[in-house]
Amino acid sequence: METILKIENLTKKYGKLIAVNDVSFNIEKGNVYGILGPNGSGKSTTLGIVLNVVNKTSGDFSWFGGKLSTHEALKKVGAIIEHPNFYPYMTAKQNLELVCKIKGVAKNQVQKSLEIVDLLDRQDDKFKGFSLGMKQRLAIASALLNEPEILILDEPTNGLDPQGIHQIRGIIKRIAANGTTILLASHLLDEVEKVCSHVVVLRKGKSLYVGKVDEMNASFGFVTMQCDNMPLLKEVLSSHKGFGKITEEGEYIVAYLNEEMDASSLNKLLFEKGISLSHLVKRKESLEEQFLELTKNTTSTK
Ligand SMILES: Nc1ncnc2c1ncn2[C@@H]1O[C@H](COP(=O)(O)OP(=O)(O)OP(=O)(O)O)[C@@H](O)[C@H]1O
Repeated sequence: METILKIENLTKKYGKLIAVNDVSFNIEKGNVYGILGPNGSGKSTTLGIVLNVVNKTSGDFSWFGGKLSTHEALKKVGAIIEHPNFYPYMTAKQNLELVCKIKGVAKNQVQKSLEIVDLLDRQDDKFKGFSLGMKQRLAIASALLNEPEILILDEPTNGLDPQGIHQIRGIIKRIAANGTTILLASHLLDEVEKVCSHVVVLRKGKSLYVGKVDEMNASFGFVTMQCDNMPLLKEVLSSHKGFGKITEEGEYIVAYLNEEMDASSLNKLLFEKGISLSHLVKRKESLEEQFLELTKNTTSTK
């Protein structure tokens, strides 16, 4: 598998504030990556560093196996990290032709790019009349003009209505299906779940999870229990290797499983230890619960 971007122990400090704290991950060709985290978790700063618009404090990153200078490598990258600016009185087509001129790209890319973002039929309309969603789609078209190997988007659906969000997500999937690698930053779990194959979860600049979106949900679940001898129950659970974290929630004990175990085997096991349960519910955390658990206690530093 070809590595597009390698990030190693990347750190960015703004005075005392550590915006990005020892973050490492790789971007492999053909995947869709989401950097997921609440406001102020360091998503934009991470993107800014790899795009050479923010200076890193320490750590390293290399594009395309380090064979090219960052300047050369970034010619193979398409990115939208801030609000795109186009000329309001020029049409979509004229705006993109201008970008082609600036980037030194053949004008025939304009039609191709507009088609990908479903704006071909609006190419002769002025930018000033575009909806927010259309403006964002035009920005994506502009980032695609040089046929980049990787497309980087910072909060691509921010501020859009549900229809606009749906369109942008569909377009991202289409671009990915054509083989372009994608890296997007989002604070929306739902977005990452719907669009991405891989995720880097950030909280206060630290990466909490790096891996496949599917595998983030691969926990064994947890069990909520109650009996008339709670201290004994706690003791038995704590000494069993099948359980990890054990917490008390009101009148219940919640035990997180480290291995597969069904409710009836657990009931039998506890009964043999002299525990008769009056309540037993086994559940798996949703991805949302796991994300909230990973990122809880987060207060925005912005
Ligand atoms: N130029 C700067 N000077 C000082 N602090 C900064 C600067 N840029 C970002 N920060 C701080 O660094 C931290 C990370 O910010 P960053 O914008 O990377 O987070 P984010 O996850 O992208 O959040 P958001 O989605 O709200 O933009 C925040 O605490 C922010 O206030």
